[in-house]
Amino acid sequence: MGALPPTPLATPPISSLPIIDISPYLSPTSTPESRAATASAINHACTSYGFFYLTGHGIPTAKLDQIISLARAFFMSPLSEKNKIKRYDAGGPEGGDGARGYQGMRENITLGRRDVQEAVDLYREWDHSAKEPGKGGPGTHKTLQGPNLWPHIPTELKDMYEEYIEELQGVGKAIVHAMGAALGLPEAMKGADESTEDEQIFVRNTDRSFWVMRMIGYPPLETPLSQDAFSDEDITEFSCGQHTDYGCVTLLLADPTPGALQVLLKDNKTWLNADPLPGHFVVNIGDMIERWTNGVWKSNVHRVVHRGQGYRVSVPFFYEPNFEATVRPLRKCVERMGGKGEKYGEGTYGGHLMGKVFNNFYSEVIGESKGKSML
Ligand SMILES: O=C(O)CCC(=O)C(=O)O
Ligand SMILES: [Fe+2]
Repeated sequence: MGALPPTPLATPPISSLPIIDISPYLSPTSTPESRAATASAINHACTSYGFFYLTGHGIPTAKLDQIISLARAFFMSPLSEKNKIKRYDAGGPEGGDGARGYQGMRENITLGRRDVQEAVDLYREWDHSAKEPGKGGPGTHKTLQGPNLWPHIPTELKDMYEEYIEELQGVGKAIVHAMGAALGLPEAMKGADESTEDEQIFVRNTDRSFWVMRMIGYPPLETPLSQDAFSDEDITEFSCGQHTDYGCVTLLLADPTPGALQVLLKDNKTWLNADPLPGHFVVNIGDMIERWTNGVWKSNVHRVVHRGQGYRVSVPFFYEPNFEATVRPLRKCVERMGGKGEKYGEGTYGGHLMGKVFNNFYSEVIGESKGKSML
């Protein structure tokens, strides 16, 4: 007999990620008992996985399918069309802001590897009155301060997505409200501000959410499957390298392709497939929730390895804190961690995001000379 078999990818029954019904936090007439049940399920899911399926969000499945179809139609259009909304570096004469727009195949870098994907990023628009010219002078933009670059085709994409983003912000607000309750924070206090540690703290700090809407297209990976293909070491190419999300809550919509999104379990070695469930979102928490909860809830590591059939499309929506929100561990969570003190310092979401955006495009790539990696 040879060496021990490699760590298998878990292919558990789909029910292993919990399904959470958010409708009690969307309906003004829900009972306290139904809200308590949702909050308790969220606490359990966030303590054990940091991932769950979401139902009861009120967005019809037909509409979700259309959101995927529109993104797919954009990715299937000619490269010349996609490059009309190309992302350019901030401050340059092309008018880019370093973040918004279309990123071609392999332009994104995670952990020194080029992700085998193409994508479009849209963000909350920067307040007009707070815009400053970029380093190239008037007409150029600072990082993240440019306008969104919307696909021109399909023509109906922009209107559909704008409506969808409005709806998702309502769902995001309901989830972060339920999270405040799930942590056992006291009911909303009178005269509360951004730093008041009650059940609505995440709601107040996301009331101008600096959201991100990302459309992603993944061709199947071409590296052949070896005999030990399920061993991590044998994966040299990723559709999206392992990472955690940056902010509060990610609402992921994906086409039915199985076996692509994988979640790292608490044993730090087993990857669980988080296959899509029709009509549900796959939801996970991000770094800012981990910091607020002092690590009681973890922003879970995940990755995409698409070795299946066909061109996979996913559309994650990131419901994030306000850009200027200050995030520091909640006292209640520091206590829950057993008096070991604060595991995280204080910082703004905007500061965290800026560092991440920079890393996505300007990191060194393994095996490439430095000049080449500066796209
Ligand atoms: O495409 C997916 O399933 C997940 C993508 C993802 O994790 C991300 O964009 O942060
Ligand atoms: Fe992610």
